[in-house]
Amino acid sequence: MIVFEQVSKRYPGGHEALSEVSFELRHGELVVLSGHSGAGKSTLLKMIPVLERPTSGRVLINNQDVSHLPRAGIPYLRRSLGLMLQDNRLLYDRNVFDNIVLPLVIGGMAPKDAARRVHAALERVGLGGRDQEMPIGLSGGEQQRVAIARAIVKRPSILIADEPTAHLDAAYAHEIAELFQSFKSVGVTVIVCTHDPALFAETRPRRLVLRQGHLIEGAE
Ligand SMILES: Nc1ncnc2c1ncn2[C@@H]1O[C@H](COP(=O)(O)OP(=O)(O)OP(=O)(O)O)[C@@H](O)[C@H]1O
Repeated sequence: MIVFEQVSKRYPGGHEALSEVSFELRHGELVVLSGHSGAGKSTLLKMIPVLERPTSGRVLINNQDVSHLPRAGIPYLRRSLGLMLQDNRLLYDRNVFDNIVLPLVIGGMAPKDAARRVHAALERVGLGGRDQEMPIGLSGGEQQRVAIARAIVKRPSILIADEPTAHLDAAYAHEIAELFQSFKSVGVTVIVCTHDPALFAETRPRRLVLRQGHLIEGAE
């Protein structure tokens, strides 16, 4: 379902951020991506929603080569992806409901259906009934749950999260890790990038480890 075939990425003027990375992820797999700072983790994740394209090699999502996807096809691809990337912050001048409903409104869903989906997503992350609160009044862990609800509200088949437990204390980080592990049982393919892979160890996820742009563990 997600295939990287000898993917390399060289940023303009920079060194190679990814070097011939190849792996294959199956439907419903939970994958934990780790590696030192600058190893290429974010670059790898960004290839999936085509926020970056490979310099060489191919990325296939559900048999479609997205590395050469025309710009017009990108919004359609992203509809099937749940994204929690480092710069996707919550909107602090909007309440929890508005933050989560946004991707559905953009997708043109009827308000009544969208509201039902938002409430279901909030229940899923343990924040049922908190939809009218403002993000600033929530704890760091709760805010992260709102971000997860926003990522899953479209019912994506693939969920990608870049450091979802960063800046959380140990108890909150553990709760968030448990939540990600629970998505496995509903058939969502989850790729989590983390500095702390031990947090996700409970369900023995597949591990991918990058070192200086090379995949040193988890290719198969
Ligand atoms: N837009 C860019 N332009 C130029 N170089 C970049 C760009 N983005 C990343 N890089 C470089 O590519 C390499 C890999 O960066 P990347 O952000 O993918 O690593 P990372 O493993 O996610 O790091 P961190 O854990 O610190 O977030 C680094 O040397 C980084 O400086």
